[in-house]
Amino acid sequence: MKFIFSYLKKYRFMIALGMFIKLSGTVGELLLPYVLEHLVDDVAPEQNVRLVFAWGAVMLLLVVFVRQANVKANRMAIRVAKSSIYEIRRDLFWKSVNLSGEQLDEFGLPSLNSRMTSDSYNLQSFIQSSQTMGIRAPIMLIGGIFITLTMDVGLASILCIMAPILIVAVVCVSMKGIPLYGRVQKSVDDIVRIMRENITGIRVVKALSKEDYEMRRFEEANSEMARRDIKAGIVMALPGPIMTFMLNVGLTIVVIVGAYRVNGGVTQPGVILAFLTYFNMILMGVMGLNRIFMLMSKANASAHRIAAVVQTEDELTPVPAKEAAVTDRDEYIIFEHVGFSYGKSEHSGMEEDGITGEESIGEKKDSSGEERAGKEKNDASGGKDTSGKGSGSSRDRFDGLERQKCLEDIDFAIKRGGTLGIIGATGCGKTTIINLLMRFYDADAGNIFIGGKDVRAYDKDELHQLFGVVFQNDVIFADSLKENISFGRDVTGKELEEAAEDAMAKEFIEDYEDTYDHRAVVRGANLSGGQRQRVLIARALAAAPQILVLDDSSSALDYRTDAALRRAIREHHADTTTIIIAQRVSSIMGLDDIIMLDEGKIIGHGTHEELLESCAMYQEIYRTQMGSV
Ligand SMILES: Nc1ncnc2c1ncn2[C@@H]1O[C@H](COP(=O)(O)OP(=O)(O)OP(=O)(O)O)[C@@H](O)[C@H]1O
Repeated sequence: MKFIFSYLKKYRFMIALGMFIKLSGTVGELLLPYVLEHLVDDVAPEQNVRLVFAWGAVMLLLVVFVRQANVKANRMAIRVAKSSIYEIRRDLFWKSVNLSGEQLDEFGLPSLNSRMTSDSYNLQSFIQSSQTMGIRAPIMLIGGIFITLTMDVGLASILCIMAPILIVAVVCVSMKGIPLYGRVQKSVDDIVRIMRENITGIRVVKALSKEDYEMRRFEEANSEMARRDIKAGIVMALPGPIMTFMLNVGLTIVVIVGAYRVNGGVTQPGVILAFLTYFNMILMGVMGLNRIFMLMSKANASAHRIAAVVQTEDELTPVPAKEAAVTDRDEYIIFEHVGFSYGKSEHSGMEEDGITGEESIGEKKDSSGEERAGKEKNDASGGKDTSGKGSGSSRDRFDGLERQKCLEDIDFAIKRGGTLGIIGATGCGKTTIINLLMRFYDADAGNIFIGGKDVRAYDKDELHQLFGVVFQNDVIFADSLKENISFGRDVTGKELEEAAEDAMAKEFIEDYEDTYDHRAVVRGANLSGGQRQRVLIARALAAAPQILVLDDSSSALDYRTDAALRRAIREHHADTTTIIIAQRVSSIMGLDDIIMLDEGKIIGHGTHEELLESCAMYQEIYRTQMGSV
């Protein structure tokens, strides 16, 4: 709750004013039955029509005042709720895009998704209702009891006995419901994750006829969510019928006892009339409190989840100059005995989610093993091999067991304007080298330098501006090709066309009637794989980067286009330091330097010719792909 209040602080005057207006409206509402009672018992018997009209007018004014006050207060509450939730969402989004790879792995993308949507909605509902119902309900309850006590202590004692019973019942039930909503939110994460995987991977699901399998997977998550939701719903639905029952019992008692008292001349009929209305009001007050409790329990769970992200400390802030490593070497990019393994973060999202034990570990396994958000940062469709060795080993690490080293003693350097090829089997750590170079993660051992400066000493934006990158299955946005290539940067029309030309994209783009204004649909589904890759390469080249990284990004290009692309990069981007990760030897054999990776280690390093001499695995790949040595 502290987290929510920190966002509400700046609206405190508006909240105070809104609450005051609400309070006035509620007091006016409470006075209505009182005036009615006075009208029936005191004014009407005098048979003075003018007086009756005058009190009628008072009632009418009161009604109008109550209505206006409620509308005004509700509007103010909505404004506060919308503005504060806007800020919470903005901070959440900003923090999410600035999380380190390690932190992204911890939270998982589906969970960030639902924190952004359903969790912030829960907060909004609570902020809004607490300023309206949160005032109205207790005032109705306490004011109702107070006024009835002043009218007829005997009858009011019926309310006084029933109200505490009601409150205790409601509070007990609500307390039971609070933890249940944390679990419901966790289930929402799972549903979002499976939906997301299926929507992004719909083609592979169809191609492999895995609809039934995916349906079963979804059904499992869906029924788990339904089970938790029903459980929470059943618990939280109890107060309603209990209260209706109490209302009816209470009303009956008031009418019976009241009838005796009127007969005995102890009380007047107007009092009974007013009592029936107050009884309803008191009940509404209790119901309102119950609803506030429910919203509060949901908001509490959601606030924890959002705060866990927003208050996460920035991991990848620049290190002070005196802590940064130094080098006197003059190569542009230097990896010095670098070692790294994933999943070492001490921060745990589990506690914040309020989930412990077996279940949380299982869920954590899922989100780390299957989702691997750090990877998705680059690879939004999750197109990597997540089966087998990869996901299995990452699970071990996330369970806190011994972690498998992902990169070990990586040592190489590239001159400014030089070119490096990286080749190796799936999952051997090629992309991880880039993740470290761009400081999505910090290396566990060794140092990485760009331009003689420790990458950890760079400001994040300053560092990333050096790069033009295409990751595997990078995202094409639902926007024009022009926007997809320029990507919010200051790129002139000429630069745009040159980038498209070098990326071999110009030809097919200019075939469209609307050329660069042609719109790509979500994830570029109206482009072929090769066209998508060319647009992405054009995006990487458009800002004339100092370092160009192509991570398996020409795999969908035919050999001729791939060769033409490399020629264009060589001729038009001679000053750009280029790293090409590829599975095809032909994509890297012309580069200055090549490293052959195997299980996170460099097992061969040199030019194509040198590797053919010295590295058996490279020879074998070459032979398999090209047919001879
Ligand atoms: N975010 C992550 N969390 C945990 N483990 C990860 C993560 N990203 C990658 N890994 C694991 O680290 C290892 C190296 O992954 P990496 O993506 O660097 O391989 P790669 O050589 O680029 O593979 P590919 O050629 O398939 O793209 C794999 O075992 C992979 O499962």
